[in-house]
Amino acid sequence: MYCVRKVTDDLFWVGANDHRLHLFENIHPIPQGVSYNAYVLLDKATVLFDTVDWAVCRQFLENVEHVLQGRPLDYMVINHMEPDHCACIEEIILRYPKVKIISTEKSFMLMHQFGFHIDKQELIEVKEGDTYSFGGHTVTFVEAPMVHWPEAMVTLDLTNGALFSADAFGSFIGLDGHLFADEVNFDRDWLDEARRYYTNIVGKYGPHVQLLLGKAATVLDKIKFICPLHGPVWRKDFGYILDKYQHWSTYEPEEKGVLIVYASMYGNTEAAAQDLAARLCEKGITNTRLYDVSSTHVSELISQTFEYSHLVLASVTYNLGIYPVMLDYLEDMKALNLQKRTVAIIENGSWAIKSGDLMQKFLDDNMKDMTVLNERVSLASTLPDDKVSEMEQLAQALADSVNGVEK
Ligand SMILES: Cc1cc2nc3c(=O)[nH]c(=O)nc-3n(C[C@H](O)[C@H](O)[C@H](O)COP(=O)(O)O)c2cc1C
Repeated sequence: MYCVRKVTDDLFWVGANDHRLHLFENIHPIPQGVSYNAYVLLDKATVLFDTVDWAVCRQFLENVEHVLQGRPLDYMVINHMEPDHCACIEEIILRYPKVKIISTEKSFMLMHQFGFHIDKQELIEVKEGDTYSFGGHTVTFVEAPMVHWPEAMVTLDLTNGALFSADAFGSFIGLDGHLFADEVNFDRDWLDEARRYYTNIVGKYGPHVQLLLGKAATVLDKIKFICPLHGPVWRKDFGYILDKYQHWSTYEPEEKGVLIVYASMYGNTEAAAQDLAARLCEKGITNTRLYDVSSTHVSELISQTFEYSHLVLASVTYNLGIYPVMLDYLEDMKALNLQKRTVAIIENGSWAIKSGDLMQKFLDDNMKDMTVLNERVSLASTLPDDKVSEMEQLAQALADSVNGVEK
């Protein structure tokens, strides 16, 4: 049975939702599912913008067939060649053998690499600024390298203002009947998952996203719909989501607040983290979050690290090193290019306390514009009464920094 939504009179969402996939990219948990979006334009010619993941291929094919109402499919525009969006290219070719494929040079190269049989099709290679008319609608193509693969482009329909934005402006969570961002409470129910999607999937490529945002800014008045490959379509409040993208892609925090992440085996470092959290609240810094690195998925920690201005790393020493799960988190931060945060360190150990120096070195050696506060707290096994003044100094330094108090 088909399940489609209208974007405009002649543009249809033909995507599908996946609630069975446990791990996106086989790494990020998606407890609320994900949508794979594709769109069909009914012009003088018929046009499909991208396909979907193999898991939802059948639903997608039924949707396309329904929207076409017996018409042939003339064109398939592939904005992004990642398999979660293009797995069904060959299924489309089988059903619509005359379909012409429009994409970038790199994208065609990847289609061959992935073993897709496209050589019998007419392949139309496009590059930045090219335009193409499907009858009433003229589209222009904008290269978007590394958002989030090198071959990516976005397509702007100059006639109806639909921007097919590939992975940009995407989000986790199944659409489940909704199509537009204004049909859900995005800020309450979707923002955290949109951030978790962006920061973990595209986060590394902030400068490339900035380039694309720069290009979008020059045609902003022409954009009426943002149609991403995951998550809802935007038709209003562009400023809201653009502001989020501006923060995320420049690594500027969205919020002044403190994220406390601790690594603890027997509970003493955890107790110190709790002690600090309470002291911060006593000082009026209530925008705080506290997580156990061992029981929080790193994609969630990354997302919140992009969100908050201040970060506390509290770790035990483990075989003369940083606790392995904490080290994984740090490595992820590095890989995703996170920068511009103020960090406080709490270390713990029982005979050779190393984790503080090692975390500081990691930040100094690998990450940009990270300010580490001098007020480190070093614990030997527990937080004893005579360390309370050091915790208090650390809390005060953090509070002053959050409040922008000059020293
Ligand atoms: C496998 C293992 C390796 C450890 N390696 C070190 C170490 O190299 N140096 C050290 O000072 N303590 C080491 N410790 C001890 C813990 O870091 C220390 O007891 C710490 O205070 C525990 O804090 P917690 O109560 O928050 O777990 C190790 C503990 C374990 C289980």
